[in-house]
Amino acid sequence: MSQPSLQATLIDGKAVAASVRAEITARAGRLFAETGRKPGLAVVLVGEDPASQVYVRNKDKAAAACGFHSVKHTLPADTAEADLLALVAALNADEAIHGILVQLPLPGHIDEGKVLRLIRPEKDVDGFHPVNVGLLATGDREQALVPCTPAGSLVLLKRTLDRPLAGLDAVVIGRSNIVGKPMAQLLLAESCTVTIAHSRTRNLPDVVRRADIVVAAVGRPEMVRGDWIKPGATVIDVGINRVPDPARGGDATRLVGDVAFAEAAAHAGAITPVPGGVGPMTIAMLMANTLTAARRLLGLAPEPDLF
Ligand SMILES: Nc1nc(=O)c2c([nH]1)NC[C@@H]1CN(c3ccc(C(=O)N[C@@H](CCC(=O)O)C(=O)O)cc3)C=[N+]21
Ligand SMILES: [Mg+2]
Repeated sequence: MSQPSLQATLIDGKAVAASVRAEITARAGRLFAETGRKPGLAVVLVGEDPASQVYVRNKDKAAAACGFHSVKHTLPADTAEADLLALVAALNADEAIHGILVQLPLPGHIDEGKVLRLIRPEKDVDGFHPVNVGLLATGDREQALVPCTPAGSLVLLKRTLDRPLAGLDAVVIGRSNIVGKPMAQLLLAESCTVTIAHSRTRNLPDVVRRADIVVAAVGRPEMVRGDWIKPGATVIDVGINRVPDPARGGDATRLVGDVAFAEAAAHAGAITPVPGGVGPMTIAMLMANTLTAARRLLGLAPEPDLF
């Protein structure tokens, strides 16, 4: 068999994210004109992990650029669980705050589930509260807040494929509560035939070879190889892995996804890059969820779906 010569279409997550943020900025402007209220987002970071600090700063910047009220709470790594719970309770009660995001992972001495379950579901812009997980699973997406990374991945898929997703074979690699499971639910709601693969899956390459849509969310650098990709498939790479870059020498690093990009691009019809793919969409969808939460909490009618 000859090598496919066509290179995949690059899915420009940065550009799509910018257009989503522009739409959210316009909607926030109309909300302010009509009610004098701004969507309010609170981001809570416990500890000093440098990567987490970068994401939290980016979220704060994006919120300000969208015309939101944005507050950032940075707590020391040894914060007592009770103090974090008290902060969440205060944010739950704060009328200026419509979205609460507690950056994960939390330090080991704090029970993550306990914190996530305390966030009011109506303010849970990560979509991690069991109420929102349940609403997504029962197909009540218009009442749920949907996790940002899967929601952003679906926007990219819908804008890339110019046909309905119904009936397509989708393989999600990874079964996390944050990405894999909600991604599978969203694809199922689009009537894809969904397979969730994971570390115990037998013959993963052959499972992936069946897929019209591949979503890689395992956190293992360049694990998905080019010859696993069915010719013409759409590949969404959720992985963000920092690896040494010996070519640049010293302590240099670079970001790679869970997909071996150059190899996969020789087979795929379309593929997201890392960086510049799913990452920027995660932040854009956080803004979308915060606006959605604000409108619901203020008793206003929903805006049309972004996707
Ligand atoms: N409660 C919670 N919610 C989250 O949504 C959450 C979290 N905790 N903990 C950490 C992860 C990670 N995350 C990213 C968001 C944006 C980029 C992003 O914008 N990445 C850029 C560049 C990143 C870079 O250069 O380092 C890109 O892919 O192009 C990446 C990662 C949200 N997370
Ligand atoms: Mg995962």
